[in-house]
Amino acid sequence: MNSLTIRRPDDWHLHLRDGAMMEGVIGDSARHFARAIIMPNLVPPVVTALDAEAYRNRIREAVPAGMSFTPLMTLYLTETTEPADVASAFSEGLIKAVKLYPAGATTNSASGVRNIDNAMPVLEKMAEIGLNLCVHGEVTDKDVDIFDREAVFIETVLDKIRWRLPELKITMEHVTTRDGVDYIKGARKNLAGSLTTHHLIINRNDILVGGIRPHYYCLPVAKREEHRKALVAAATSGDKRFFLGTDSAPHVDPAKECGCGCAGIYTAPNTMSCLAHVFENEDALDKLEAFASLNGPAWYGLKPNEETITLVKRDEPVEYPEKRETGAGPVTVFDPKFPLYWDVETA
Ligand SMILES: NC(=O)N[C@@H](CC(=O)O)C(=O)O
Ligand SMILES: [Zn+2]
Ligand SMILES: [Zn+2]
Repeated sequence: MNSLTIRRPDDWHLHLRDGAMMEGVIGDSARHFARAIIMPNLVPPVVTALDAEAYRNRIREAVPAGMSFTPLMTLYLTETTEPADVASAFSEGLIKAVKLYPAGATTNSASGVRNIDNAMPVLEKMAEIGLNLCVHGEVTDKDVDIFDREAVFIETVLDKIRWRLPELKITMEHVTTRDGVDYIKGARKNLAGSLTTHHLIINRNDILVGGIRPHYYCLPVAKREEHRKALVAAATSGDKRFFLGTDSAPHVDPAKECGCGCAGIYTAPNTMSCLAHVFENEDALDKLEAFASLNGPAWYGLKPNEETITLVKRDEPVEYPEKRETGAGPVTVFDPKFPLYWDVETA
């Protein structure tokens, strides 16, 4: 197969940042994706409905002329979030989800939740009104090894929340382990998982063998090869509970290439090419549309996009910029370490 037309994809986990960085990166998402769930971990975070509305307006203004792109907003859950504010933001159609960051788990998560009990009133309200909770699923205990933090979170936090609130719809974001995949598959209802582009491609060796590679460092950190394989199997299975959330997370190069580099991989420019490659390798190109364009909208109660995109397999590798130059500084684009032949055809 040398050409594949699918419904226009959406990105169910995206960091656009703000200001000059957003101006520099938003086109890379808007070029291929119709909609995206926008992560709220700005500094300061997007906590209230008012914050979300102002951020949504800034995003709309930053969309390059001639492109159409719909931001689906989220609120950053804190221990003082007001259930009523969340509920009205949802009923007005302003937000599609609330995001739980365990405090200290990842980039800009300092205002996140320390004790989940303090967030229960909000979670109860969300379960009642049918509002989705997106979860960064890692514990932060210093005693838990970083490679085990997702599995331990499932056992000690996520499973508890689900027992207490079986009606709460939860998206486990950026699943990185077989444990995560199995847990989602074993759930009878109200649980789905987003999978990133990079976790389908890299394992922990890619970060550490032959030298430390900061541009492959993200959270949750990539795991062993057996886990990557489980993620690929889930993504290419067609199972409706798994869908694309790129977690494209731009940071300027100096913030990653330093003594304490931050977490996040920038995959927006070449995600569709990478995915086509991965799905073709699994002989599963026929499942790409479900993963990138159908399962996500179904989970969020939205219609799939009417427009389509066409992926074309070129004879020569497709060129991508190594870096995206932004007003905030250069951002290195994800390097899958194999040539990409699949290209998104532009009209
Ligand atoms: N994934 C990452 O490594 N980083 C994200 C935060 C997140 O999604 O956890 C970021 O905001 O940079
Ligand atoms: Zn995260
Ligand atoms: Zn993220």
